[in-house]
Amino acid sequence: MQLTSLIPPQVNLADGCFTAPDVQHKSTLLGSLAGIFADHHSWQAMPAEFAVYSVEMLPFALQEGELLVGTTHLQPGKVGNEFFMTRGHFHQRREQAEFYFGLRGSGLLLLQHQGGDCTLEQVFTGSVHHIPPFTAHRLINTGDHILSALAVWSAIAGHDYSALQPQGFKLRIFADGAGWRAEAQYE
Ligand SMILES: O=P(O)(O)OC[C@H]1O[C@H](O)[C@H](O)[C@@H](O)[C@@H]1O
Repeated sequence: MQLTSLIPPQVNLADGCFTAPDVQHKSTLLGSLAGIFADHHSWQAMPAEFAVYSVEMLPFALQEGELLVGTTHLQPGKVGNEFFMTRGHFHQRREQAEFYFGLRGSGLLLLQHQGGDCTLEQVFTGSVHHIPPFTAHRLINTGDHILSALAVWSAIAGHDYSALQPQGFKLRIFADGAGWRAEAQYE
């Protein structure tokens, strides 16, 4: 019997870019993030077509037991004084956890637990983040360079963007000198 070996998909751990036949790409444009940033006027004055972040992922079936892997690339920048961030979400299947791995850039992972408690974790090259069950999550780029984080999550997790509406996440992250400060929006 002749044994052969396959070349698997590859991910460049320096930037999170995948090399594989059917990598899926999705960009999120500034114009689609209505109501996400605090400063509505600044948001409106910015180019709606600007891609704030993009996600690339390997194509796996959305079935029970399967895992997904992908990278989020979040641009540096601000709307008013508030750093660029992902929309953020709970999983539709709340009990499903997720892992993030910081690859490049620097930022924060905002975790908001179902009871309302919030945690901020620093994201940097090599950081490992466990997103527990029942926890909404959002990436925030507080640096000057692109922030890329690899994620591994359950294919059946799904996204629930509406659960935090109309209030949104409790914490907002604003520029403060050369750093950042968190502001609570509600109790
Ligand atoms: O879905 P968003 O909140 O816009 O975040 C963008 C992406 O972030 C991570 O990579 C998640 O694993 C993806 O499932 C998610 O789509």
